[in-house]
Amino acid sequence: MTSSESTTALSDKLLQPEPLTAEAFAPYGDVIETADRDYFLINQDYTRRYHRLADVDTDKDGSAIISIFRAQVYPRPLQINMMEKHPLGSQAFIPLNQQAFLVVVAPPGDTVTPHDLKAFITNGLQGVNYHKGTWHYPVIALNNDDEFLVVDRSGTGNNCIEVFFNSDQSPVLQT
Ligand SMILES: NC(=O)N[C@@H](O)C(=O)O
Ligand code: NI
Repeated sequence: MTSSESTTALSDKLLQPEPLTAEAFAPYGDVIETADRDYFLINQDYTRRYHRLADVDTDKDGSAIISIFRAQVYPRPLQINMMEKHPLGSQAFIPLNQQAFLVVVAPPGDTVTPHDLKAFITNGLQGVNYHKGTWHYPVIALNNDDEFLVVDRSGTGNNCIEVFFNSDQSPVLQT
């Protein structure tokens, strides 16, 4: 394969993140943020409550748990060679260090192909809540030792299904 063919092949499979917005992310889940969101005052008006920004779905036989993920930056270039979904519950990632991170998703469904993928970059103040069954790549930090508060499901049943792509079909995430 000549360099131009390899470049062409590679350019066919570049995944370019777009800025995360609630509207664009709606098919996949919720954006957890305060910007332009409704709130009401509590605690003698000393506190704003940005109420129910997202729901936690634990399906049946499940309960919501809170964890902290400390993530390292994946080597570059990052090929999105797999996707996972949690068919029994939602999964939320809320940044603890106000740093941007990357999100790769595809709509819920029985399976996923590289053509279904969509990439987003957060603004550092946004979290995401993947709805039950939304395909996603595991958390993609842009800074080593970045930390995320994670709200997801603990319970019976297999709550993590993975699909792997052929290497020549796996897009390269642009960062
Ligand atoms: N495995 C795990 O708990 N994390 C993944 O689900 C992820 O989306 O990062
Ligand atoms: Ni996950």
